[in-house]
Amino acid sequence: MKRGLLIILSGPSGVGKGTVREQLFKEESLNLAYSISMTTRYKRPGEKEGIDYFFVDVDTFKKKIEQGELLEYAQFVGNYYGTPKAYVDQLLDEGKNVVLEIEVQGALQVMKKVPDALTIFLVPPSMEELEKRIRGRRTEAEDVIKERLDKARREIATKDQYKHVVVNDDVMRAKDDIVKIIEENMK
Ligand SMILES: Nc1ncnc2c1ncn2[C@@H]1O[C@H](COP(=O)(O)OP(=O)(O)OP(=O)(O)O)[C@@H](O)[C@H]1O
Ligand SMILES: Nc1nc2c(ncn2[C@@H]2O[C@H](COP(=O)(O)O)[C@@H](O)[C@H]2O)c(=O)[nH]1
Repeated sequence: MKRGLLIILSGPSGVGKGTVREQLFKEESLNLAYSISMTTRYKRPGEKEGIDYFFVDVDTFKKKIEQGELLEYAQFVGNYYGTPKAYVDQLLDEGKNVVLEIEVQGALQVMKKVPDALTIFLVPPSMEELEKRIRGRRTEAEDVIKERLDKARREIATKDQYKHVVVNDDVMRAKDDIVKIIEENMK
């Protein structure tokens, strides 16, 4: 069986990665699977263990790093986030096109390990709109919002290291752009 594509969907916090991904996963012909990350972040209302993330404490996360169980990991605004490797390998072996929705430091690690990964960076139409989206989500405290916006400026500066940059001005248009990119790489 042909091994699946490894797809990195990256971009600053609040740009709309999760929202666009939800639409992307309705496209059955893309044969997508989502890599569920591990994090030490608190669980937001409505988030589910093993669906949105595997929520663990810092000691457990550090053990996973030591045991080499993570394909990549990063510290992001006070919490650890990482991609469990075995599950991604299993899905790729099954021929699935696997989506990693991750921040920039982790994306750069995967680019080094898997140079043929399909890398997509989502940008907001403006910093003002990004701020509006992060605030509108009402999931973070003011100090965390400020840190995430600060980080966003530095993350957007790395966008040219990705193979594709997509503007998320409109969710369905951004989704359509990504569908075309994936279809082109599935040929
Ligand atoms: N094109 C868009 N136009 C207007 N609002 C949008 C658009 N895309 C996403 N949003 C809104 O922006 C907010 C942030 O979106 P989302 O949670 O998907 O971002 P994210 O990049 O996954 O964030 P994080 O990386 O922090 O998880 C949500 O309230 C979402 O509804
Ligand atoms: N390097 C990694 N980054 C990840 C992973 N899973 C999610 N993320 C990114 O972290 C930030 C913050 O996420 P939030 O859910 O707290 O808003 C965001 O950019 C995510 O895409 C991962 O496994 N590795």
